[in-house]
Amino acid sequence: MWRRAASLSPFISSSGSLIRNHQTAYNFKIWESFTTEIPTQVKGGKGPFICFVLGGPGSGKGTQCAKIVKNYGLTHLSAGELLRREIASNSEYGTTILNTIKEGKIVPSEVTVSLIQKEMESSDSKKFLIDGFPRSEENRAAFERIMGAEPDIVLFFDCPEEEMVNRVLNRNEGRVDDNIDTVRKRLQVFKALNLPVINYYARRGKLYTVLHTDQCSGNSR
Ligand SMILES: Nc1ncnc2c1ncn2[C@@H]1O[C@H](COP(=O)(O)OP(=O)(O)O)[C@@H](O)[C@H]1O
Ligand SMILES: O=c1ccn([C@@H]2O[C@H](COP(=O)(O)OP(=O)(O)O)[C@@H](O)[C@H]2O)c(=O)[nH]1
Ligand SMILES: [Mg+2]
Repeated sequence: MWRRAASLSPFISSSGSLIRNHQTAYNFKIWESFTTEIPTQVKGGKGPFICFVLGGPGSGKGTQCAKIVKNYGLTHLSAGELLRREIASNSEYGTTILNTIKEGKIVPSEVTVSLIQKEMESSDSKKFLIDGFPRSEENRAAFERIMGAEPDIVLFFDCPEEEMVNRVLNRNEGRVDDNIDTVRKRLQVFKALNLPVINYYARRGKLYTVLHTDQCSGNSR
């Protein structure tokens, strides 16, 4: 369960959550960014609005992205789904991607960025939720270099490790990486390589953290 904050109801709907901007706690301006007009105003008409969605395995990225799409109409691109689609299509990178995912490691940046780029460039959308990417500083730098763009905001689903493990092991989507050995490896990779990216965006004032219920103090507002 996520802690519910009344003013955020469209986003969280059936499960509560609490958003905290790392610079200004309880600053809910983020929601304005999801409305129809703001992204183009913010960007001055140049390039699409980009929101990266980060968090450990099972933290709820995909689940919450579906709600954001429903309520705010952004286009959801899950990097993991794009990679799994690539495996299923027997592409030249399929075997490498599959082995990397089984090991809980990170697929070479050029492969992932190229899949995201293809999706963005073939879409008419002006607002993208990029879920599960960038997973490393190297991923982040490759995206900036290849796409010539940075995210406008970054959401981070901060969830206790035990909860993430339980959720992944009960996900039942038949994924090759949803087993205890790979989940442990994914958590190590998350802490070693993804947390530095999250900290980078916190320093840039772009990070909005969604806390799990048990991490919230008594006052949820
Ligand atoms: N707030 C929540 N409380 C309990 N279970 C959840 C919650 N959010 C997601 N789940 C479940 O946890 C699992 C992992 O969620 P998912 O959205 O796929 O996470 P991620 O994309 O971060 O790996 C799914 O089975 C999902 O239904
Ligand atoms: O940008 C990405 C996104 C995903 N992955 C790989 O794909 C797996 C599954 O990613 P996904 O985001 O689907 O997992 P989730 O965190 O949602 O459980 C990861 O563990 C990585 O091995 C990757 O290498 N680069
Ligand atoms: Mg996911």
